[in-house]
Amino acid sequence: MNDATNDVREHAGEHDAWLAALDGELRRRGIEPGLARHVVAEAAAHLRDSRQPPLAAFGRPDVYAAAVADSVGEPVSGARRPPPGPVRLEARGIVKRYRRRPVLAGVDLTVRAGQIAAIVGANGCGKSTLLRICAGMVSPDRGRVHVHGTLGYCPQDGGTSEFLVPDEHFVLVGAGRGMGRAAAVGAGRAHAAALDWNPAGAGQARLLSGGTRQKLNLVMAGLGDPDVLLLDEPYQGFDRGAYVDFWHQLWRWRDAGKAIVVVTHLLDRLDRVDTVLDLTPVPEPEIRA
Ligand SMILES: Nc1ncnc2c1ncn2[C@@H]1O[C@H](COP(=O)(O)OP(=O)(O)OP(=O)(O)O)[C@@H](O)[C@H]1O
Repeated sequence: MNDATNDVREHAGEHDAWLAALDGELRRRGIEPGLARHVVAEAAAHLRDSRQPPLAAFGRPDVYAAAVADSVGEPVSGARRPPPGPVRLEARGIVKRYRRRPVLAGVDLTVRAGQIAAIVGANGCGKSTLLRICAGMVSPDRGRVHVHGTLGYCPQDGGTSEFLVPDEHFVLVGAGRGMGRAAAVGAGRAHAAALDWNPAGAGQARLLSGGTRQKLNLVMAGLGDPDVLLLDEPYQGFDRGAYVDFWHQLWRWRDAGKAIVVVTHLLDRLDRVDTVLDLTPVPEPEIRA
């Protein structure tokens, strides 16, 4: 037997041991068996294709399993939810006008770790504008925003690069958040699996359906475990199943201690969020002589 054959066998043994350890760690953390199988299969495929040692590609199996559980673990039921943590996002007295037309007139919003805030209101009342201000993409005319921690933003549309495939998006965004290639792709695919989407082998973003592009945007927002997630109607184009998966993902993020702001005009889930900010302008009271 030559050295190359020995080498392959040795690596195969190392891969198998690491994958078995990952499988055990995922199950120990209560990851649903189908999802655990998916995560292990993805990792195995990556190790096979890249020929990297597992520790170099993904790190220790318990640490990688913890990262997966953090992003896709089961939601914690109401009674077991810990109290909200420190303030992660604070917007005070936000005023914004476009060509003298007032859009936001002194808006306040505070979101703590482990909370979901929903921004609702009529079309054009300034929901996306407020989120862009919170993301630092638009300046307010007056007021201040403080973000304590790292930030992920999912825009209402756009946000993807037409000629890149999903894995390349994960690598690009992951690099900006200090993640290596394998970890970014692994985490991206694990997030995607929680939305019932398998991005492995998917084509360029321009070829994806609208709903799938939004899944890509949502996965990118959550990469690298940001402390604050700003999500602007991210479920547009989702079918019913994906919409349900989306809310489960939101609750998992919340239960993992993220502070989440979600713009929504769908009111059926507002009982499942912690605060609701309604930006619909209040009509001036009629003054009768
Ligand atoms: N860059 C801009 N320049 C001028 N006007 C703008 C700009 N961005 C937004 N507006 C206007 O500000 C108002 C609020 O827009 P915004 O997109 O924040 O509302 P929204 O509540 O998110 O709306 P929708 O529910 O339709 O998504 C709208 O009248 C919009 O036309």
